[in-house]
Amino acid sequence: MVNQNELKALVGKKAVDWVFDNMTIGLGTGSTVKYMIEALAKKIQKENLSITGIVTSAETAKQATSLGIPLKSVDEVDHIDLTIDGADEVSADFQGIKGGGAALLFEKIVATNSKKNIWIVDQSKLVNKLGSFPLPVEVIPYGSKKIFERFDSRKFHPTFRLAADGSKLRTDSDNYIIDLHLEQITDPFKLADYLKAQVGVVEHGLFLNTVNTVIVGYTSGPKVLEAR
Ligand SMILES: O=C(CO)[C@H](O)[C@H](O)COP(=O)(O)O
Repeated sequence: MVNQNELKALVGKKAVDWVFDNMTIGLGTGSTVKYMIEALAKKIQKENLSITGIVTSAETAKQATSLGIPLKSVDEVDHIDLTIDGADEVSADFQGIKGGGAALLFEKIVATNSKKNIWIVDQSKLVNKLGSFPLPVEVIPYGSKKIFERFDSRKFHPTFRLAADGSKLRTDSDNYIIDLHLEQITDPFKLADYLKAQVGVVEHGLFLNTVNTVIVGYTSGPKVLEAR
């Protein structure tokens, strides 16, 4: 029986098939992306590729640097050819929830500046409707209690995400994350519009119309899904 980490490793390795010489590659965040970055570093070395990585978190920067992948900031490049990232949920129509690793803000900036986006997920991430996974909303600390109360009154079942020491978790941009426990999101586009309109909300984890290629790890092997 193949375990979840093996499925993540499978899709991580498969994703580097889309990487070619002289590309600028957005590097996502998370446990699945970690396998992709390992495979990418090996491919760069083996094939002597010239690749520039654009990271989406301090965590990814640390790993990529340790493996010798050259990095630039999103503002230092004129385009990103491809971004490879994980996801927390992917619906049948290729919409997703991201931000389980609290990196949603940089992930969305990098994704929206990329010519192509690929998500790598194990089969457990595929859902009929988004919402079982708590939807992360990144908010600035000032006024965050007010936003929390507003979400609560709308029955979004909000919780502040906590760090290991019990304090409110801080993102790489020093913001808080409020997770919304929605169970099912009937209209992700309407919800995204509402969240973006709230003063103090920096970004949310609904990644809509972002990808058209998803590599899914099944026990039988990786499967590449392309949006029609
Ligand atoms: O959005 C993310 C981080 O903010 C991750 O891509 C998402 O949480 C998936 O992570 P993992 O591969 O560890 O399951």
